[in-house]
Amino acid sequence: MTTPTSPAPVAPAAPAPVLLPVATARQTRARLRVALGGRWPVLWAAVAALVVDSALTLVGPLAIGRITQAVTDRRTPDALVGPVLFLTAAAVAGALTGWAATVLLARVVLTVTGRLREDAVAAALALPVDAVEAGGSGDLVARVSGDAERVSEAASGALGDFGAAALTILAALAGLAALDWRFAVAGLLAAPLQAHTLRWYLRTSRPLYAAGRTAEGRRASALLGAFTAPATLRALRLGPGRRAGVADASAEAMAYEFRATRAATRFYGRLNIAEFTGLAAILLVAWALVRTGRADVGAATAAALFFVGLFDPVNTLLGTFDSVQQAAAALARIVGLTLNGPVDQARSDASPGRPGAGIAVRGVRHRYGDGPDVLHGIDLDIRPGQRLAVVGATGSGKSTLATLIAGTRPPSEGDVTLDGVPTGDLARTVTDGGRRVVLVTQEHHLFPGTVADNLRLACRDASRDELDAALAAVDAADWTAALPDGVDTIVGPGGEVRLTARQVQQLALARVLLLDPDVVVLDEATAEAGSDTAQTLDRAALAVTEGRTAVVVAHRLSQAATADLVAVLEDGRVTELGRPDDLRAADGTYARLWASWTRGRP
Ligand SMILES: Nc1ncnc2c1ncn2[C@@H]1O[C@H](COP(=O)(O)OP(=O)(O)OP(=O)(O)O)[C@@H](O)[C@H]1O
Repeated sequence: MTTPTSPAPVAPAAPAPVLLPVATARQTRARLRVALGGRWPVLWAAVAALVVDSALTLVGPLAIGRITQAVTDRRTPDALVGPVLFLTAAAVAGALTGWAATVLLARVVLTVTGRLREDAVAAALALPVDAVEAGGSGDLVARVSGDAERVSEAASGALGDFGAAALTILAALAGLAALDWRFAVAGLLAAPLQAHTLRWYLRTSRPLYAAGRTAEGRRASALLGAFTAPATLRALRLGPGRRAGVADASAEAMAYEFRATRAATRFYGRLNIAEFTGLAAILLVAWALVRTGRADVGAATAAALFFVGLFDPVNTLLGTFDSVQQAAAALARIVGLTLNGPVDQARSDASPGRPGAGIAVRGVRHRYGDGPDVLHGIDLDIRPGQRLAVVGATGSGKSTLATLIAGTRPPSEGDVTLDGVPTGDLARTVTDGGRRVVLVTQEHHLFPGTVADNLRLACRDASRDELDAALAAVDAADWTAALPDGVDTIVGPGGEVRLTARQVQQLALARVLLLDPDVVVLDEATAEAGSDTAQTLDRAALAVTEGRTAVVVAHRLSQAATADLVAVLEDGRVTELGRPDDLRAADGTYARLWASWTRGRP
């Protein structure tokens, strides 16, 4: 008897993410050329070594052919000395050229994959938050880990094998033709079959691999989504929905893997038929030529050995298409990241640093996804060195405006510029441009390591004095000095000391001082108004904004009182803009907010 059970409520699976862009073949090639940089001479040297190495593979069959002929002719053992010495010299030379090709190729490959990986990580870190939100962080992780790994592996293994195999095939065909053109023609009988098989395979497997990699990205996104906020998922019984989402994404990825494996099996089966056809043709031609005295047994032996020697390289060549294709698909996805990634350094160099750092917000509207506008046409000018406080009720759009000004999220419409350069471009600039505008939110993260390590993330070369000065400026000198090992105390995850939220926030602010940006956007509110913590953090925030252009989302009105300018945001619109004293004196929203804020406060 089956017991009826009440089904758990099934929540809808997470919506399918819009994946990050994938580069076209032309964009990928252009990126590879850039990554090769000054490595062309090394690459050509590696190719030359491979060519010599491949030519030397002809020596074996030729020498064995000569030995077979000498035995057939019943010559004295002295006749074997020449071919044997030849064979030995070729083996030594082949080992040397093979070694040189491997070393040279490794140098190029390591440089290029290293550069691509650095670019991918820099681009990933610089991606606008909405691109990551829309694409799902799983896709991003899959690209900078799995895809990057696939490219490295193929580059350091399959690519060299592929090149060596192609050259060996060319050398063997040339060797066959040199023995007798009819051998080459017989051997080439296998080529139409191989070409047809390869064309069929490429047509079948290329889209399979591309779609398979995309499906893997979706699976990674679904997995990450399933682990996000587990407490909420459990409390609201949303687990089954997420599980179903993961199962669907996994089934899709697995279906592609099965189809790819089936295609590979059929591919190798057809190649065996091609090999049989070619070898049978060579043996028939050899028989006919030897019978009619147009070739001797030695040449026939060498021809058959040349052809048999082709099996491996042909299989390697066609087989490594697998890895090379997969790597190409992975590479296109990595390069795709950089399409949205760091911008041309020249553009940020065009803009001077302080003191001209003024922000212009023009006609800015914003909506999340397909949702309604949450900002409705904002225009603001923040002059160099000015401090603007943004106040407003919960949900009025303050944090959204802060991310748009900082450039971590592009506005749906309108522009935000710093000295004429879109702040989004500055945020994506790989080097110092990215430091011109810094956003401090309430999401602070302590990285594994010491207090000093956490600070030096902002400025790797900061001296101990500079660290101390930054800590003192945010009121953190006393407690850091009191830690068991001072700033050398390990505080990150698993560290010896647990820091309070206020202390973590102080470290984040000290990091901003070390970064020394032109513009600071502060959107942090983890302290209750009026508390000691709030006062400490207000002082620290003031120190960080000192002498810079600053936008402060004033979660506590005490943060607005010290600003040069206050913007009141209501339902995504700036309804008041002016000096705090003037707005307080006027009979508007800010005056009302201020009155209720100060009520009951000393
Ligand atoms: N990632 C997001 N996706 C969809 N809607 C969002 C997102 N972030 C904010 N919103 C919506 O945009 C509107 C403005 O939110 P925002 O966080 O900018 O307001 P806020 O004034 O900073 O609020 P708070 O003071 O509570 O932080 C709100 O309606 C909010 O629900």
